[in-house]
Amino acid sequence: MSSEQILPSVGVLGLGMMGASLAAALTQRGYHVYGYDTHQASLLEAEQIGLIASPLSPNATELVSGDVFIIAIPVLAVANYSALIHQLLQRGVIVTDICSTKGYLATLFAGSPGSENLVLGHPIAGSERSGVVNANASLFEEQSVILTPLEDTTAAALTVVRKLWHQIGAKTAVMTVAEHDQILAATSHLPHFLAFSLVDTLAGDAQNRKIFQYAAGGFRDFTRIAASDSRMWHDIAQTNQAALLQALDGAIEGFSALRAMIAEGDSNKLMGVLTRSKVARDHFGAVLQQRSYRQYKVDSMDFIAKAGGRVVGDIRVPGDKSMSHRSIMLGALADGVTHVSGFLEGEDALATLQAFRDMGVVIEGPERGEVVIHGVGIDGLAPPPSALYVGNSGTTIRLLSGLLSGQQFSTEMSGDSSLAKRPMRRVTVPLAEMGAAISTAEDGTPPVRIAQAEKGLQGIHYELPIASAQVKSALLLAGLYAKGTTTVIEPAPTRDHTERMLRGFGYPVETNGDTISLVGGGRLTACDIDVPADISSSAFFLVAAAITPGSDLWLRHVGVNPTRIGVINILRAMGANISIKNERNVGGEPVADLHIQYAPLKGIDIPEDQVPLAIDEFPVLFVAAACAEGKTVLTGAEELRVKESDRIQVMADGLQALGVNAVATPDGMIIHGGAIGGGEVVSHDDHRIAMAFSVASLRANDDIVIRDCENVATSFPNFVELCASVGKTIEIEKHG
Ligand SMILES: O=C(O)C1=C[C@@H](OP(=O)(O)O)[C@@H](O)[C@H](O)C1
Ligand SMILES: C=C(OP(=O)(O)O)C(=O)O
Repeated sequence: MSSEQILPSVGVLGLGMMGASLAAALTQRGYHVYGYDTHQASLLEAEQIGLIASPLSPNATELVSGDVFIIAIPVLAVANYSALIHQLLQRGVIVTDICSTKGYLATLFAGSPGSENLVLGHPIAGSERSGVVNANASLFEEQSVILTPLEDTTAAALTVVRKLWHQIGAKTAVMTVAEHDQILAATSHLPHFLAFSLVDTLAGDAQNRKIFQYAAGGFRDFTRIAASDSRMWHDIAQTNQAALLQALDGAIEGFSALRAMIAEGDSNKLMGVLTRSKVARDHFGAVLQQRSYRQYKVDSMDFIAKAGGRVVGDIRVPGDKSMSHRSIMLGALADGVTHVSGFLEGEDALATLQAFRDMGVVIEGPERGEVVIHGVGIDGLAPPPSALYVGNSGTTIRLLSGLLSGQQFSTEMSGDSSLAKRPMRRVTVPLAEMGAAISTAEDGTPPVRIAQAEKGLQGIHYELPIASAQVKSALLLAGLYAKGTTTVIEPAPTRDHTERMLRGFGYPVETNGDTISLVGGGRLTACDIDVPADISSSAFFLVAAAITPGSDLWLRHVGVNPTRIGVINILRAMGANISIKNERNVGGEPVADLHIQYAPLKGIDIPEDQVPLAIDEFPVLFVAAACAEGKTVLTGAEELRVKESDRIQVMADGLQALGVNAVATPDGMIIHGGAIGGGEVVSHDDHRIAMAFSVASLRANDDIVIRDCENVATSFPNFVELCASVGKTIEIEKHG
């Protein structure tokens, strides 16, 4: 390389499809590329169509220190060139490769003179096609390349190879040779050999003509890779033998188990394999496609809530989050099969669902809100293979803290950065009193670790220091496993879905004023659950209609449990025109249609007894207050400071940024209604903050940009679409 500004020259050894594609991409980016291939026609063709600048001489004398030599031939053939490669390394040429196994090359060259210039690599890209004719200059764009530097590889050499890949649009990651070979054996080598074997077996069948004639899309998809380059795959099998054998043994074990399930007609076990693998494929499919998935959060998303709009229509918001969580938990512990409809397919409820799948429960769906849970019985959960990841969901981690305290195995639960800050002692302290072996991080936050309770759990009589349905529910769920009676006394009524649903599953729960108790040791019987629309999600639309002149909206099949209707009570006290129609009882829960028409709002002092009944609705109620005439005062709501964000501070900051007179107090807020301006606010990864400011834009005089809105999917996956359907526009801006 003659000067730092000038790109290094590159020599490519092997002009098969992969080498030729790489040569083409580098040539396009301005590299001077020399090529070499024993197959003269390929070399000529590559030169003629401009994939390479010229052929590389046998001793590669064109390449000088700092230039790059890329090995792109089947891995076992590399030994034929080892003299040349040793020479290049000693000359200071940086040598890299694109072979699929790394261990073999590492043994050939590690520790030899010049090996500090060796940067082994492997692009996770390819095609079943071969040869120069199939060269594709964009093959590596957006693809990952694994680099496996050796112990003595210099940082400078690594940087040169990294840059080279980045310049042709690929992303690089670094791992050890052993790690690479192990991972690739499972994710790449095994599926290829399964495809080779399947096609070979079927082709050898006497009926092969018919079989291939009627082979459908599934066969095509599964066997596409069986047409891959034979020499290359031969070499992979020889050079990654141990890891490949391990992967094959795992697969053979899986086949044998599956064979037994089919032979025995074990429908439950079979459904377990099918549902678990579907979920895993969907999950990893999202990762593979670089889409956002909570556990592997790659995309962040901003909302641009356009100023103005209106709210007219007739809609049903997604299912109640609290009930969706509980339907999975109790369905899993029940004897028999529970059918759930109206299930919320939001990230939080899905985290609960996944946790139970991880503990061996067979769960079909969700499919358009339908879930079928094959209950394992109160004592049928199995230890999960690893720590449970519960994302953003406080309800999951707290309720499961209780439920898992009663199991005969250890578990650990952790979540995202928001959940990692939330207080857990409120559940772990009383659970420890019941005998649970439960612990948290030093500051009382997740991860929560639970070991088997040595002497089992003992019922307690516990006065809740805070009004919290999550704490109450955690204790009741632990109480199912406790000796004797577990009694919880509430300082104020909180949502009672756990009690109602337990009764629906045939488990006696006694409620006497503020005192709730149950006796451990009973069993649950499967039942059908119809989850109504979530009043907490409806709240965004109730406020939207309440603050926008001309609006007229129906919200259908909403859960109107008296412990949840604080938002209706508060809005009505502010002057909102809300009617509750068609009240009915659905599986022990009151349900109704809500009709709301615009009416001017006035500020009020929010009665403290309404706080637990509207605990999740305050972000959007603050928006209602900002649009009301006069002053609204909230007190007694310090709990808001420990939700997905500090909802008092975050809302006060956001409202102030939009020009609203909002002052945070230790336990609430004072808001003077007035004009709302446009501007930028931050959701702090809190779904309800993001949606509340989206609603505020209906009355804003300019657009509101809301940062970090990806967590809206935790409770309300189709929020933006439903807004659009009633006349409120929100644009989405994604960031990688
Ligand atoms: O039990 C439940 O399903 C919930 C209880 C409430 O939490 P707290 O118990 O912490 O008040 C609520 O904020 C949360 O969204 C759901
Ligand atoms: C507080 C909430 O949920 P969780 O505690 O389950 O995270 C909420 O949905 O507003």
